[in-house]
Amino acid sequence: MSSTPSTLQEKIARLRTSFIAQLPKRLEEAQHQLALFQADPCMNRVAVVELYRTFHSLKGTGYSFGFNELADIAGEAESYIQKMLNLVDESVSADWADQVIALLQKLSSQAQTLACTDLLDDHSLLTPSFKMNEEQQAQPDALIKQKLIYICDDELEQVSHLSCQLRCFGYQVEFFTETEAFDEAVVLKRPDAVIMDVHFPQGRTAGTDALAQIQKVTGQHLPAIVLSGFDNFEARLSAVRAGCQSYFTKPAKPLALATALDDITNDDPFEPYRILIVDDEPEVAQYHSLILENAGMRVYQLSEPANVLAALQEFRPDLVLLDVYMPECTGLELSTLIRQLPEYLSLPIVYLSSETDRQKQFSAMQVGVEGFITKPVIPDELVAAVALRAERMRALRSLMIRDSLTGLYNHTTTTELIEAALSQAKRKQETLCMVMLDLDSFKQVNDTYGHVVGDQVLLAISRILRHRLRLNDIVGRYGGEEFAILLKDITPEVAINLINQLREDFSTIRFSSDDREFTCSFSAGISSFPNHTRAEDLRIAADKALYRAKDKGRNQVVLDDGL
Ligand SMILES: Nc1nc2c(ncn2[C@@H]2O[C@H](COP(=O)(O)OP(=O)(O)OP(=O)(O)O)[C@@H](O)[C@H]2O)c(=O)[nH]1
Repeated sequence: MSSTPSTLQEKIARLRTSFIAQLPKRLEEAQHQLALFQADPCMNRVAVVELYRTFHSLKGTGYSFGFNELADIAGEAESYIQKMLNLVDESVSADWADQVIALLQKLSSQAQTLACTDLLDDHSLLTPSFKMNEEQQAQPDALIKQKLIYICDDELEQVSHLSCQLRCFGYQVEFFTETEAFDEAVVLKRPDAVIMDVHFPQGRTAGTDALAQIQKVTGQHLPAIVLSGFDNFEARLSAVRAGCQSYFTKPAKPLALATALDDITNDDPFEPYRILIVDDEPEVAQYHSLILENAGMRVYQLSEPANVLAALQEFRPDLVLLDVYMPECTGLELSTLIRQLPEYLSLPIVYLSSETDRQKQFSAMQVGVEGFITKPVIPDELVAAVALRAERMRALRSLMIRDSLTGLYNHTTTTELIEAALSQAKRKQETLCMVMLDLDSFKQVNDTYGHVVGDQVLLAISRILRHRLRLNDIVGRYGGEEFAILLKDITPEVAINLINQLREDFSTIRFSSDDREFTCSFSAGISSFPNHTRAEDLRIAADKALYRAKDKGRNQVVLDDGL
């Protein structure tokens, strides 16, 4: 057996083959339904409804898989049955059944022809051209990789001070006082970004010139920021020509530089869009799923509408793609049911159906559905339509779950996530620690330097917490200057060392307001599971420990004594 992973083309070919292989059985069932109906039209009316569904589904799937002739015949049969269903029983003519039998025969011969076709060689079906780049695809739950920053500046004291401050923000920093050493380092190991001075002893724009040169030699763009003692046209133009994204004049605030570095190193890992497909036709669901997965999305397929609530809760989709006609319940009913739950009011629901009747599409959308994508889909259009709506959902959800100043989880979300993490720790029998962290004498910072400067301090501590802890730890802004953190799979001893390290680093960051500089500190209390088994008890214990830290003089971390 070949171990080479299948290409998208091969996977789609397999789905199409599987659909064709099932055709004889489905046509046999259709014949049976027709015979039942003919035997007793009054008693077996349900058989004709089934027959309608069979033709409708053959039409939709047929078009989806590019079997247009087969889909045309199924569509013709579907409209025959539709007309029949609209008539009163007496007016059913014998001729009607003959027409349907003839169409069934045509379908059978189509099925035979298709069974002999080499689908791997058949390129009649469009495949998507759109593919997300690797950075946009899933990142594992792990430590955020520390970004490597090179600073090149000939003022040793300034540059070493800046390096220390940026390290506190979670960057790995190396600095160079000469452009030659910088050049060599870039060739040996490419940094994630560069902070470059402009003026060096060998020339007024020697720094930016070196940067431009190294990019030319390596043929690669280096994300870069200029930090210069000069603010003139020549220096700024040289920075633009060297491809620098921002220009700071000295002395620059470390937080401002860290924020600019975040921007140019595209710090936030991209979490793939999560799409739930509800379709009773597994091959069609699988086909759409392949298209979306190929574009970097994560897809969950559901063929039983009855499981939709569990799937919504477990999978937390950014968007639901819903088939309109399903035997158990219609897409219309299902979307109404979903919309009746307050937590899913804003969840985008999009119908995916072969229904082309505008009136029917319109009434299907009356229940607050976002859109209607008609089968057969054009792969790139499906990806674009889904990505656009999922992105909007993400933005909306982010507003709902994150604190607007710091970007950390807000109070409600933090509490919910902690509850969930605790349940998970119990299941996996892992330890975890909860940290309550509070800035020291923060009122004084606000009173002395103003609220805007106070906000900068809040931003700095938030940034440190986000970048120095693991991706799967939970960091939330619990109140004004209070933060709640949940550290997973960690012992209290390791947690206290970790938070103490952050505390020491944070207390060395120099903030400035006008010409005045100041530092700030925090106190923290830590509690742990399994010492405490309920989320509320964990929080109370961490809070008590925090108050003990404040009582003992602030700027320290205290472990809950379990009392
Ligand atoms: N700048 C700014 N300040 C805030 C924000 N939210 C809360 N604060 C301030 O945080 C300060 C909290 O003060 P206190 O509760 O007295 O605590 P503290 O001065 O930090 O003293 P200790 O906690 O005992 O060390 C108040 O001045 C609030 O106005 C915010 O979003 N931005």
